[in-house]
Amino acid sequence: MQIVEEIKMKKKHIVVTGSTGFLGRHLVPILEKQYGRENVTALSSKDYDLMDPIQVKQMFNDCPMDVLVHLAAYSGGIGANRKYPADFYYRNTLLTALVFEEAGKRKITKLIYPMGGCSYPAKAISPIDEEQMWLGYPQEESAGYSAAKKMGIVASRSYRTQYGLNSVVLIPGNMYGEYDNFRNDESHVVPAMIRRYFEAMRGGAPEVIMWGTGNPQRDFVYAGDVAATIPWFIENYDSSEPVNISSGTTTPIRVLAETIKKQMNYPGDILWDTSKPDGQMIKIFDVKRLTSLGLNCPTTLEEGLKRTINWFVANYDNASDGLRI
Ligand SMILES: NC(=O)C1=CN([C@@H]2O[C@H](COP(=O)(O)OP(=O)(O)OC[C@H]3O[C@@H](n4cnc5c(N)ncnc54)[C@H](OP(=O)(O)O)[C@@H]3O)[C@@H](O)[C@H]2O)C=CC1
Ligand SMILES: C[C@H]1O[C@H](OP(=O)(O)OP(=O)(O)OC[C@H]2O[C@@H](n3cnc4c(=O)[nH]c(N)nc43)[C@H](O)[C@@H]2O)[C@@H](O)[C@@H](O)C1=O
Repeated sequence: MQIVEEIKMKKKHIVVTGSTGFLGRHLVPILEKQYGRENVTALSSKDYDLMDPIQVKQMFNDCPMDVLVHLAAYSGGIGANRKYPADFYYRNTLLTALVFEEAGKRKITKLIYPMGGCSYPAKAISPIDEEQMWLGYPQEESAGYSAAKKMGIVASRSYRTQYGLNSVVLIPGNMYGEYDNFRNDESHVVPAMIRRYFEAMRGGAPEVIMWGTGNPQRDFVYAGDVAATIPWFIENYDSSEPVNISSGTTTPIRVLAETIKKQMNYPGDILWDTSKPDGQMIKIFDVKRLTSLGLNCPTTLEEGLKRTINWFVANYDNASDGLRI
């Protein structure tokens, strides 16, 4: 039985778009280990610009595939989302629509598509289960991104009905980990805080300024845990019903700031700039569907932060290992 399983897994050819990004860098080694390097094709925007329908067709022509893991997206923190909502809407709409359209026509075996937890309604009640998805408009600051990504659910259902495309929509929580984007104008909160403490210590700054009130609560999930669930979905899940992929834990932003400060041994003070947006006040995910499938995201925030900080510090001076800074 085990041999049959292994052969079944090795037979698949998997293409990963967005493989040079944050989640992609966690996922590709897992897939290569599980399916064999020769069976995984890892792509970036340098290979194909997937906002261009001709290049999308070209990718499918050039890359024979059973499974497409479509990670390519335009992603960023609350600051970037607030500043460039039209770009987030436009790019992610194209990156979603064009790939589903072509995948549907090519009849691949499976398409895996991650969406954002911010696609839930702003008024969703935490812990947010998958049934709350359509109960309202997403949080205003990131609605361009969130609504565009949310169309992945509509696409998944539509292309399943009309073309028989077997696609799966996964909803990671607030991901953090090695390979994240640490650029000041693009980053999410974890990389932003790590970088701020590090540079404050280097420059001898007596205080750091964080965004908002510190009162929002988030459900942080280690990106390596999210990536580790994907082979299971490739093998076992054949539904357009989305699944939350998160830790299900609650961390106030103020606690996050204190935790990272302690781990980095920053001796100064934390100030809060309340002119910056808080975003959704409470965004915690219900993970009952995930656990009912036998899956979980077990890395503790302490452990995940330790790995992330170590990677950042090791690569800061030379912007090595692809550190985006
Ligand atoms: N980060 C998070 O907290 C969350 C992310 N997600 C989703 O997870 C997925 C992965 O996100 P993440 O890894 O953070 O994203 P990143 O921003 O780290 O990486 C984006 C990837 O997409 C590629 N890409 C961007 N534009 C194009 C394009 N026009 N054509 C082809 N490739 C393109 C980039 O290629 P290149 O390197 O060449 O630029 C890069 O490989 C996305 O679908 C995102 O929406 C969901 C929930 C939370
Ligand atoms: C994953 C998700 O990410 C975004 O939504 P978000 O959950 O608000 O994530 P965030 O990491 O940007 O912020 C989390 C909290 O942290 C606070 N905060 C403090 N100081 C900094 C700071 O320096 N940078 C940032 N970015 N936030 C900070 C910030 O004020 C907020 O209260 C969306 O773009 C959405 O589109 C999406 O995809």
